[in-house]
Amino acid sequence: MSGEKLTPSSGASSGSVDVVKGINGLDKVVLRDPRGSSAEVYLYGAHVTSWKNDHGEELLFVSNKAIFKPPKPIRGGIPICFPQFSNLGPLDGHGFARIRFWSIDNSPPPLQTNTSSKTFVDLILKPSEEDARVWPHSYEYRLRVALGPAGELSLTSRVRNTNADGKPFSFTFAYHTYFSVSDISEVRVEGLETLDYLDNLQHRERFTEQGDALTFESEVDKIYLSTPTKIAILDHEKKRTFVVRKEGLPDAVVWNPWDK
Ligand SMILES: O=P(O)(O)OC[C@H]1O[C@H](O)[C@H](O)[C@@H](O)[C@@H]1O
Repeated sequence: MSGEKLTPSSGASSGSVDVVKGINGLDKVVLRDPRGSSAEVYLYGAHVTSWKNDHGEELLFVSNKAIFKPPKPIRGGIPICFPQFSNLGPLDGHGFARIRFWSIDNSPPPLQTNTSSKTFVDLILKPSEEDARVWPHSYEYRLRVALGPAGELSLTSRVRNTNADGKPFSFTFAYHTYFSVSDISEVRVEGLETLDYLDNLQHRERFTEQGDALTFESEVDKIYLSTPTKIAILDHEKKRTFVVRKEGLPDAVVWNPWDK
């Protein structure tokens, strides 16, 4: 495998960050923690396509029909929806960030984080002329993808308004994470009970969730409003729990298309 090393990986406790060629020759960054966990991020879309725990088990779902061919979005992993989530605006669904080539930012502004991870990469997206025609704002979007010592994956987004006249802009945004689970009938989501949601399958009508943890019996596509900072996805068959922690992102979408 040929590649570029971004940080020296000397010493047993430090991780490694390498840039290598992925599917169809697209560049990807591979983060590895010495305890065995890893993550992969394609520069195309700043798209995390793999996250493995220290047993080498894949934790993200990527469709076997996923096409790694620009300008198609990659189906699975963690697509970045920016500057528009879904069809909540005039742009194509989920905006353009997931179908743009991002760059590695070797000297990002300092970032205060609550993890001690040294295994990370900073990616940056700036507007292209083509994007400026449909979304006329000047910005710098920085994404840090970090792998923590316990194998935890964290994504931190920073969007800076670089409009010359300081004119504000607004956007909608989501990390559209596809978690890998076993049999969906064995899965429960905790933390969203009793909350209000907009049902995408019913013209975004507003309903209130009942008191029990969520289970799945058919297609689900709901936007939960004002959700807690911690949501858990329990997979009984795999005996595995994903704990999703978030800051600054009030809503949470639960989507299961049922048919792959
Ligand atoms: O097919 P995509 O453009 O990747 O979108 C996939 C899905 O994204 C979100 O979760 C929306 O709520 C769904 O309605 C949509 O189908």
